[in-house]
Amino acid sequence: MKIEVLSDKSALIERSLHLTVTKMTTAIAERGVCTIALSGGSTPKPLYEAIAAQQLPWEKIHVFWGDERYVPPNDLNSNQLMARQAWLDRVNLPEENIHPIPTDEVEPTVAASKYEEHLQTFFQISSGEFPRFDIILLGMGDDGHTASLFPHTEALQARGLITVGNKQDELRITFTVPLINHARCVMFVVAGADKKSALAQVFATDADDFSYPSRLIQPQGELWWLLDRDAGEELQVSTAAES
Ligand SMILES: O=C(O)[C@H](O)[C@@H](O)[C@H](O)[C@H](O)COP(=O)(O)O
Repeated sequence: MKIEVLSDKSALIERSLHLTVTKMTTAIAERGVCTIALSGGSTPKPLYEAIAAQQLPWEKIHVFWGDERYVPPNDLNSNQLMARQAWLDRVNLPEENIHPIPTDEVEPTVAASKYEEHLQTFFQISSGEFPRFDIILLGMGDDGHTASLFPHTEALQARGLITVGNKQDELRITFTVPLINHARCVMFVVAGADKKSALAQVFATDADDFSYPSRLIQPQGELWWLLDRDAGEELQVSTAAES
């Protein structure tokens, strides 16, 4: 695990951009394609805007979402809408390379199953197997949740690829813990003093995993925590500026 504390939000976004582009380029060089799953919320929007300004082989990049609010794709709360406006609508990334989570099924469980089947088809895997995303971007809420894996919810124990999550009564579709943990590279991008106390619990030796679900993210591949100083100043790590 690598933890970096950047001096402020813009330094955090700059570092996140550099790492993301490096991982994309490496994946394409090694396997001819990059598969990346996006996080939602507000933190990553400037990162997506910065990625859109890069010169990349867009036709070799496939974009998925690690979670989605169960709303139409034109809803202001849609993670898909945010990423399209900040990034995907600004570059020549083929529509067939964009893999949004369906949110138009009457039953969210049907939507979760459909996305799971879509991943199995895309990655050419059988039931019970897990794909290895090149990059999974994650944020963290002030309660220690990540993706739509909220404290003390059933989603935390799901063992397939995709499950239904819930933030109180707000329904979500989310990657599961085991799917995230099969990634080649998981990258948390976290900013703001409001995340400080949850981060202390996530990195504590004896906190409860189901109370702070980000603790469950222990990938076989690389795990990066990129923090701004407001979020990470009390963690006992060297700051990126000093390292
Ligand atoms: O759908 C979502 O909201 C995200 O996937 C969620 O996990 C987000 O990353 C955190 O809640 C942090 O959100 P902020 O970046 O807005 O603080």
